[in-house]
Amino acid sequence: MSGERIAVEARDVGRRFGRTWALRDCTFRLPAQRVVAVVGANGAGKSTLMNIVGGVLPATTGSLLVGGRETAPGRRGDGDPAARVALVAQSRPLYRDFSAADMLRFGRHTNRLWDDGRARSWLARFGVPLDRRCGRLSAGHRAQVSLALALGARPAVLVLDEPLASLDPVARAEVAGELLAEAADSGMTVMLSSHVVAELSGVGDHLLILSAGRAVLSGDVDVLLAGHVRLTGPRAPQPPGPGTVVHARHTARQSTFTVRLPGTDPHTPLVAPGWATRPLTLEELVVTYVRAPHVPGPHRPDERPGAPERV
Ligand SMILES: Nc1ncnc2c1ncn2[C@@H]1O[C@H](COP(=O)(O)OP(=O)(O)OP(=O)(O)O)[C@@H](O)[C@H]1O
Repeated sequence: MSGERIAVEARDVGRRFGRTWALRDCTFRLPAQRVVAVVGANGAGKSTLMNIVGGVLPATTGSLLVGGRETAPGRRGDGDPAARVALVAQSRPLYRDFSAADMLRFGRHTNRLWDDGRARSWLARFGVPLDRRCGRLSAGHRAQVSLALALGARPAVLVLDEPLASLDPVARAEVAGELLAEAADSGMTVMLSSHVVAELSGVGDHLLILSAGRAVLSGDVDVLLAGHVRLTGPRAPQPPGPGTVVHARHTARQSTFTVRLPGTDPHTPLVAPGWATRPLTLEELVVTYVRAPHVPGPHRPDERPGAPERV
């Protein structure tokens, strides 16, 4: 990730609610101009992280930087374009008696920087009627109004907590495509969370996996996929080649290892007699890490250029 502009950086971020640590020791860097899928099981800490990045919840420990500036509740980075954040929270508060057009007017009045054309074209793109009261819109259209409001605020980082849940599969794919295009065109970084792995197919180009409040993996999707293999062969305590075992499964005669590859060329095929090697699908990669809260072995971001970043 060296040389790339960093949009969001977490340094040992933790958040405690009473005795529960919702997030613990989270350290990661997210490059700018990406759509980052933040994935984790229920209760993994996604909403907590999104709210800290969105500046509505303080961290208990560590620091969270957006555009190089530390976030804090009430500070939305208005003065610094690189630190401007817009959050669409899970609850997505909208005034029920306001029409979508009223909500855009509200957005214009409450944001020092406001791009009305961007917000309106988003609503037009998804066929949201401007004159209907929000209380009478479908859940999917209400989600689109929240997205349009957030986009109109011209954020450098757009934080979307479970934005796809209320959308049908067609709208979900369209929203994902539009967000990728918005990120590419405007330089904006999008963080979107989900606990549904199937939702993620083709959605993000960068992945951040949370497990039990910890960030267990972060990196560009293609690099992460190229950096892992699944090996199947005769029952053995260890795989036949180098790498960090992320997951192992054994039957009486067979062993299957999911391995994070070391070295400079993740594409080098492993040739071992009796062993079959294949790449992981995105779903397999996510499921493996979501279920593996304590993946063994340090994997430093600077081990090799473009390496998957162990966080
Ligand atoms: N306000 C709160 N008070 C007490 N505990 C909380 C609070 N918010 C979150 N938690 C706890 O922190 C942990 C992480 O919650 P969080 O909502 O961040 O997870 P999540 O990954 O977003 O889950 P989900 O996918 O179910 O929305 C959970 O154990 C949750 O019970």
